[in-house]
Amino acid sequence: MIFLMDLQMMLLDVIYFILRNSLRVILRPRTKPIDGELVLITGSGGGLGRLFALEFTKHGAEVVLWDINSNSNEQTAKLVREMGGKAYTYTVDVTSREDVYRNAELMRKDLGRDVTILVNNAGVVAGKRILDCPDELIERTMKVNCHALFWTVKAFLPQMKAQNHGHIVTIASVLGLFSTACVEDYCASKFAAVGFHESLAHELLSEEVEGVKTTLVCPYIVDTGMFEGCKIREEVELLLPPLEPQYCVEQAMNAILVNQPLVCIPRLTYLPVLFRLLPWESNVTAYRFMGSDKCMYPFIETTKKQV
Ligand SMILES: NC(=O)C1=CN([C@@H]2O[C@H](COP(=O)(O)OP(=O)(O)OC[C@H]3O[C@@H](n4cnc5c(N)ncnc54)[C@H](OP(=O)(O)O)[C@@H]3O)[C@@H](O)[C@H]2O)C=CC1
Ligand SMILES: CC1=C(/C=C/C(C)=C/C=C/C(C)=C/C=O)C(C)(C)CCC1
Repeated sequence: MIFLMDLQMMLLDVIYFILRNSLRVILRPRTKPIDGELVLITGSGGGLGRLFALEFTKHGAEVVLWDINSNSNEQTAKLVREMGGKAYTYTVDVTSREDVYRNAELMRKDLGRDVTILVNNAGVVAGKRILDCPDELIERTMKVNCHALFWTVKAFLPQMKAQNHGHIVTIASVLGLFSTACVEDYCASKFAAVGFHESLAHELLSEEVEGVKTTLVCPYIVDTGMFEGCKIREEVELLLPPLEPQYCVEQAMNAILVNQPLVCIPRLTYLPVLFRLLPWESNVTAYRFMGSDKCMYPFIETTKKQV
């Protein structure tokens, strides 16, 4: 009897959330204020990381900028300060546990407060076919895109839980939800990032840590140069052009500010996630039609030329 009542409640809840989320596309829910929050962004010297720093600053938050590249990171801090914002830079290799923990402590001592929003954004890709790819490059991708998430979350989640206040944001990729050829290192690391993030979100919910929110961001190709050359069939590209970095970050910010658990940018990329339920061969045929099977070939050629 109790089982049947639980089942009925669960089904009603499922329907309620489907309706609520569909309505949210039209009627945007109220955004949360983040002025005064301390936001840590990894990979803040890069294309999306820098724009995240500027967007958080616009909303009145202070930013802690972590990047392996001091020059580009200082450049981001300069832009934040020119806007009247507060930025604190640290040169950190997020693949090194020791570096992450040491800099987390250093930052606590310097600022006397804790990070309340963590944006795990640093990311790399080898840009080589698996058999041409040195082992070290494959390991680097796994360490930056996946292992680093464990170290940063372990460094900052305890205080968020203690305060019952915080937000963990993972910048994954649509290539963490479906795959394509010649980016084995990247897809493996981003599928792992998605798995990590979702498991963490479930853990917080099952422990009823209501105050610590999570947002998983899965963008399609963004024009930052990271995937220079990546190309699908021209006719399909008209429907699905590479994203402007600013648009991508604004969409991600909208999701973060309403505590949305997952966002695929653009929305059209939710479709291939559903298609994964179809037979593998159907997907292969659709990939061939859309030129998605070989979309990384020109990207790999571009990377070859850069070396
Ligand atoms: N661009 C795209 O098409 C898409 C990107 N994404 C994801 O978005 C995120 C940002 O990408 P994007 O801005 O385009 O990339 P960028 O290469 O422009 O920026 C990445 C930044 O991370 C830094 N970084 C690399 N390794 C480390 C490390 N070990 N420790 C600390 N920082 C490091 C880079 O430094 P350095 O320059 O010195 O290497 C760079 O400043 C990534 O996670 C990426 O996977 C998702 C979907 C699409
Ligand atoms: C595979 C595939 C597609 C192409 C996807 C591409 C080209 C994704 C590139 C993503 C990148 C570069 C992400 C970086 O993190 C389509 C056309 C959506 C159709 C469905 C299957």
